[in-house]
Amino acid sequence: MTGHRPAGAPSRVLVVTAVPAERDAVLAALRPADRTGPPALAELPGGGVLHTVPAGPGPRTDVLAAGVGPAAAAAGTAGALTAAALAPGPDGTAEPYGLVICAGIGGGFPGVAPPLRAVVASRIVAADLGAALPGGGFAPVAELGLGTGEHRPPAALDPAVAEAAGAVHAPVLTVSTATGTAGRAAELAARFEGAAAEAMEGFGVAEAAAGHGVPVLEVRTVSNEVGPRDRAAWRIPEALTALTGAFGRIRPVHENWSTW
Ligand SMILES: O=C(O)c1cccc(C(=O)CC[C@H]2O[C@@H](n3cnc4c(=O)[nH]cnc43)[C@H](O)[C@@H]2O)c1
Repeated sequence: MTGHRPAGAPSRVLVVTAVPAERDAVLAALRPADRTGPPALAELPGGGVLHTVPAGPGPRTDVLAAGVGPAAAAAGTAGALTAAALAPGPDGTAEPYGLVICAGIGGGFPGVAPPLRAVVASRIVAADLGAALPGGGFAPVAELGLGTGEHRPPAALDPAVAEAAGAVHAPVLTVSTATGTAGRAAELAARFEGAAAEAMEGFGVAEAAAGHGVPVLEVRTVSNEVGPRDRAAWRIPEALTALTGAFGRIRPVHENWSTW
């Protein structure tokens, strides 16, 4: 249902998280206050379960907990995008996604994104995709001529989403190994100047979205500092609550964003 939304606004949105707790934090923001029923569930052909909020005035939004790390994120996202492009909906025609959002908690770089702050990615960067060089340097995959190491959200969308969320708007790094030392944190901060956060799925989600020609966003709330590993200090419940709040604030922006 499009309601009063502008022509060209996405009629279907896919949100991809790593774990079910993050998925449920997003769903909490999407469910109208007067709807207490559970989301509809749909199994994807390659595994994974889409949670769809009951129809409201906005676009149909499906939320998928695809697993931890860029590979699981890419596989889950690609599966959902392919299923939507091929499978007929209730009216017999396929209803492809118009926007993909990677969402979850993440590590914040000290001095840029403190715990519980929201971060909206200006660039989604594969921080460890490339080659280590003798002497300690790093050649990103693009410099090696082997593809791209970053994706950019649509220029007209991510600044507005960041403003709505009161978020830091800066690059978000995707890593396969969460940072656990001060040395690695300093290395990443120096290599990717201005980076606000690191997490483990954004680039995988973005690669799959790019393969389908669908725009992508990444939205994180900070559960911990990027630095020496101290799992006991992670503020996961508060970061999940902050994720629900941030999602509620960005929803009117991304749902009404028009590509026309
Ligand atoms: O244990 C729980 O209850 C729980 C609930 C929600 C999420 C988790 C996670 O462990 C999420 C893992 C997810 O979080 C991202 N993340 C968070 N902090 C960092 C970090 O410092 N470096 C890299 N990634 C981080 C990441 O995307 C993980 O997939 C547990």
